Amino acid sequence: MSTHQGPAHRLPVPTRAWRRVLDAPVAVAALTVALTLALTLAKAVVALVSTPSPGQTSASTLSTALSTALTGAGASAGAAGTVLLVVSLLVGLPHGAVDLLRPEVLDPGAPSRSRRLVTAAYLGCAAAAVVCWLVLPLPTLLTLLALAAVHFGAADDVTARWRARGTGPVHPPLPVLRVLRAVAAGAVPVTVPLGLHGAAVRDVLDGLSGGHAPLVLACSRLGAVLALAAATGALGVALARARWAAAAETAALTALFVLLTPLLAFAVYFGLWHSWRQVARMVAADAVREGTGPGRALARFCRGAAVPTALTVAAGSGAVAAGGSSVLVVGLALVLCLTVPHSVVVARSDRRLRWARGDGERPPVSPRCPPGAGPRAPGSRPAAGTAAAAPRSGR
Ligand SMILES: CC1=C(/C=C/C(C)=C/C=C/C(C)=C/C=O)C(C)(C)CCC1
Repeated sequence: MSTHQGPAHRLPVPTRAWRRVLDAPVAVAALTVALTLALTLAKAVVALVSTPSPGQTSASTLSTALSTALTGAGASAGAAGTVLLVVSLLVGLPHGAVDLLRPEVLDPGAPSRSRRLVTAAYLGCAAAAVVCWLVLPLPTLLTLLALAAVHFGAADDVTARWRARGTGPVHPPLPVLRVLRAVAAGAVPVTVPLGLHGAAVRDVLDGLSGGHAPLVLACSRLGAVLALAAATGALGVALARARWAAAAETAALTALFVLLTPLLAFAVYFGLWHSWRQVARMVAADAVREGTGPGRALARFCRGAAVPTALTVAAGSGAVAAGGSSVLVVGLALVLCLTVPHSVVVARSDRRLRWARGDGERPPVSPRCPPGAGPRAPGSRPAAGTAAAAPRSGR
């Protein structure tokens, strides 16, 4: 997209604190599922006590109420769900809003002509997607959903590779687990909410596909079968090889999308899983580049993201205030169109990602980097081409 890209960026060896940050989404997803199920159970009990139905046992009434909640629209968290939605948006919006401010996307020293070119290319990509959507809504929607799955899977794969370089037990790489995890991590968030609970958002899908919701639902159901097969495979391999973190991650992600309403599950995932981890990666890379601590890097990131996020929130609130049932349709369509340039810049910067060497890694044989040399201190400049080591483990 540009000839003036920023320098290769480096992620530090993740400390225990960074590993906790990367694992937090798994705990949040598990907690959301547990609390939502508890709420659903409580509602079913209240309904049972207040309106006992003749001829039915308490157990069968309870199981009917629960299975209706879970197999139909999915379990909902009520008012707590609204709070989660707002929090998720506030964490989720900045991760894309800062794309054009990132030094790994555009070198801060690039001439203003290059900056204008990159901005035009970025917005042009999104505009081209909008035009495609207006002309061919169904194929565009299906293509963008597939692109979203690739973007999500690739993002979690980079996170897993970074996390695996941290302190802790050194596992031999497991390519099978890596592939199954990446497929599940990408496909579950897109196909499962639509394939299992798509009827709950049928109107939205009709709006997005130009009236072809049944076809989108059929494709999603097929995708969901493949996604759940990959998730089951990943879980099985992870458990068999005692990769507990990988097992917990796949189980929490799958439970989130299988059990909850599509919008609640997606909001939690988008803000507090996908965006959270991406922001963590950006802040960690900034801390290395600037030679500061993560706290300062985060504060700087928040300052940079404040204006673009505020503008997005203002535009969104304006659209909601203007009313109309199409707000969600237009909002989702815009997010998916912006996914085109967003996933391109993220994929390009991930390709130029350099890892600090982790403990337990075999030292390079190069005379320029003698065996035993530890990871560089945060902020020190990497010698060109010396830091790109292969991932150490498949977790
Ligand atoms: C269509 C649709 C959904 C999927 C949206 C997707 C898949 C959005 C992807 C966003 C991306 C990739 C953002 C990038 O950072 C929901 C919310 C499940 C349910 C309502 C209809």
